[in-house]
Amino acid sequence: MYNHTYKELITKLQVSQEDVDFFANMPFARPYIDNTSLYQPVPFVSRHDKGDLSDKFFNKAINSHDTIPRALAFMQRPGSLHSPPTDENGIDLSQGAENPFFITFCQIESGVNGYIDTAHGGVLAALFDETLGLCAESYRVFVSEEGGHLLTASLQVSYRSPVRTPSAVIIKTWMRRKEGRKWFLEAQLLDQDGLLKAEAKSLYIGLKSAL
Ligand SMILES: CCCCCCCC/C=C\CCCCCCCC(=O)SCCNC(=O)CCNC(=O)[C@H](O)C(C)(C)COP(=O)(O)OP(=O)(O)OC[C@H]1O[C@@H](n2cnc3c(N)ncnc32)[C@H](O)[C@@H]1OP(=O)(O)O
Repeated sequence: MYNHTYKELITKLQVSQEDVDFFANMPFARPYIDNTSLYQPVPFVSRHDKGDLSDKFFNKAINSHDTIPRALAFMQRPGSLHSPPTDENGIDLSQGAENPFFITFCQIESGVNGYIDTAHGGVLAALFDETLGLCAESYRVFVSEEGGHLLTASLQVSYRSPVRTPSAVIIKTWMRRKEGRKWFLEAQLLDQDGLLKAEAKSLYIGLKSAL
């Protein structure tokens, strides 16, 4: 049983200042942390222990010094883009790789290696799924203001180049379109030098009844 909603969690939980400081030292993350940024740091809710058995993969299994020790999330500030072009469902058509709605930075260590010094593709798929899921949930709560819960129905990942460990990466996610209960999203994972490492497309489906 859940005794919280995503909106309650993202509103009440704190962003770790240690995580902000860690990524603020990295040139590729600094523009998002800058005071003039169009993005605001938001709690990476699945990294927090809510005292129940949810989110254990992200708040325990891959939350350690040799797996993913640091993760920091950002969302576009509400109203950062005035009257963007929208489709018939109100989806902001200006979103994309150059204008992602939700972003995470992750520090990846060798505890998630497949090949030597290389992150396992399954872990990268999990990072995509989580960031895309948070993007969809945040868009649902703060932009389209709909109720309900979203589950991953489909996730397609294209691996373009190995992700070395240890390293820091950025995952950019955005809404592509929405058809009734079906939410289509896209994402890119890039390294600190801005090189594209992997891409993803996902489908989240709004549940007919509560979880
Ligand atoms: C109380 C909550 C508190 C929240 C607290 C928040 C804390 C954290 C917050 C936020 C974190 C966010 C991060 C999460 C990220 C990770 C999420 C996961 O890993 S989820 C686990 C893996 N996924 C599953 O286990 C799903 C298993 N599948 C299902 O349960 C069902 O298949 C489901 C619900 C996805 C759909 O079932 P149907 O019965 O509702 O819907 P149908 O009628 O089958 O499909 C609806 C439409 O979608 C299409 N569709 C369904 N599946 C499709 C597929 N795989 N590919 C393409 N189309 C598909 C169908 O063709 C249909 O389309 P047409 O309406 O006819 O146009």
